[in-house]
Amino acid sequence: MQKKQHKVQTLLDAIPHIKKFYGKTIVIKYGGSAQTSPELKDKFAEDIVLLSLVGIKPVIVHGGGARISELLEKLQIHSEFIDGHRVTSEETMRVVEMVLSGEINKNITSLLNHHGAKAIGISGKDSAIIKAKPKDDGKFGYTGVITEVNGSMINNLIKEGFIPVIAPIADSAKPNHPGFNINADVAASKIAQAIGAQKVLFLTDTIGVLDKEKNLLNSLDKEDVEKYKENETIAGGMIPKVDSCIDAIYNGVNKAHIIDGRVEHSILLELFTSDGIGTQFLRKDNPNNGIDMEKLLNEK
Ligand SMILES: Nc1ncnc2c1ncn2[C@@H]1O[C@H](COP(=O)(O)OP(=O)(O)O)[C@@H](O)[C@H]1O
Ligand SMILES: CC(=O)N[C@@H](CCC(=O)OP(=O)(O)O)C(=O)O
Repeated sequence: MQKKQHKVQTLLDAIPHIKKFYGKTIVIKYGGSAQTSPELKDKFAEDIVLLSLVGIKPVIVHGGGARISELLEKLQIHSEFIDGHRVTSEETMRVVEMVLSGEINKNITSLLNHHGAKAIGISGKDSAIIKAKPKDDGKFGYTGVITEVNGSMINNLIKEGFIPVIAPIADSAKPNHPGFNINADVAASKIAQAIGAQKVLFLTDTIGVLDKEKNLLNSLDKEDVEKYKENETIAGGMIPKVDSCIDAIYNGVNKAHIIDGRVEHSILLELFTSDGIGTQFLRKDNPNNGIDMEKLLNEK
């Protein structure tokens, strides 16, 4: 009986949060390191379907870096990262495309559909929704920087009731070009900006951003991120993630969050509870956020 009452209370507590996000678009970056056990994948799919059912519009942007690295190793193709971005040779690009646009995109799309969603899997090459050019004048090979995202095309899919599942591969304007490999965090942020999303959530394999003593940092803005990057508290794969969060909140997205994808129902815990989980990124100077700083920092 007590357990039932607890469940009802949980539901009642969630209602104001559900109302707040009703009709809003939320971009969810599903990182490779959060795509682990079949059970967790099922929970992820259940959460996405639930969001759709209560009138929230999810867009999935996925990664798959670990799977790419695994396959490259099997094929004995050397690959390296600079500040969390892979350097992509032509050979590597073929593997990246196969893994991201092929295996992972289709697996996530069919997983969602088997759970009752109307998901459609695409990459940035489809209808050239993501365009890019070489990063740092070609220093990273076929790794690109995004020059344009066709937000209205994605919004049209959403209007038709689809959940877009997007692989972070970009189109090049040149014919017979293999396209560009884009870090999935960067792609998620740029897509969130282009479609006018309310939020972008990054699911990963840590509880959030940690300080040197491994304590969770609850709330970060630009200056904090610069400081933690400079003293190397934030390193490796966390660099593109925090940079993408800052880019998002300074370009129209209300808030960005880094949360633990290994925790069951982490998306719901973040969206539908007052405290949330993980690290949130918000502009302390954002005029849209009102002037009650205390409320601002505690509210999602
Ligand atoms: N300050 C930090 N806090 C948390 N994780 C960090 C930090 N600095 C570096 N990392 C590393 O970043 C990793 C997450 O990035 P990454 O492996 O690229 O994940 P994803 O596949 O989800 O994009 C963590 O597992 C951790 O090893
Ligand atoms: C340029 C670049 O770094 N591209 C990434 C794309 C996949 C990705 O970002 O996957 P995760 O989110 O799982 O790390 C890569 O090749 O690994």
